[in-house]
Amino acid sequence: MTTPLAAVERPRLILGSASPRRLDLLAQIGILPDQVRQADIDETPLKGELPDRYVRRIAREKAMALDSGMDDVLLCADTTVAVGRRILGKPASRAEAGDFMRLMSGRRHRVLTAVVIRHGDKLRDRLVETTVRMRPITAAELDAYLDVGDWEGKAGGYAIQGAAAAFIPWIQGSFSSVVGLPLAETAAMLASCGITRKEVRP
Ligand SMILES: Cc1cn([C@H]2C[C@H](O)[C@@H](COP(=O)(O)OP(=O)(O)OP(=O)(O)O)O2)c(=O)[nH]c1=O
Repeated sequence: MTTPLAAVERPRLILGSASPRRLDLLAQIGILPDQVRQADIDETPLKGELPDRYVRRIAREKAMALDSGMDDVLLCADTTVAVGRRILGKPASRAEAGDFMRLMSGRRHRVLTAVVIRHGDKLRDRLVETTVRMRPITAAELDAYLDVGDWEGKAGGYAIQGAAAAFIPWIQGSFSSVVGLPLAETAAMLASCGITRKEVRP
């Protein structure tokens, strides 16, 4: 005797992010959120706050700032660049982007992405760290790079998926995490909530 399989309702996925990169990255692994929303929070670091604690706090605050139903899965993330204990957020101006790039030129830095998933009253997070090496950048190269405008809205003032790739000979860790969402880790977290690839709602 065969038992008919009941249709299993998967939870609704809400991406709590205004970042087009995060939406593209999810699409790359075949996951399309049912809804995309933006969490508006103050991303100023606390006095003396270390980068790891900062990025986790901000990702959690994004998740707490958004409403979702008990059955919904809410996904938020935060990406930040750390040079030693210093946090490099999104530069406020071209001049600040230049300062950040000069600081990273010829040395290694860390890119930290915290992923948070809220499912009902459960909140889980995961911190992924990637080390990125930038070769020394000349003043002329920096000027030309800043003209491209890639620095806007990017942690540390650069996009590894854009023109800055010419300055990055080596990374250790997760490329997708540097772009904004560590895909292997995110896929595993979503799968544990019943969300897997190619589940598009009609
Ligand atoms: C280092 C680096 C960052 N980034 C981006 C990823 C993130 O979008 C951004 C860091 O800012 P975030 O505050 O993490 O994200 P966001 O403001 O773009 O979107 P939201 O808060 O709504 O989720 O920098 C790149 O695209 N490439 C890179 O190489």
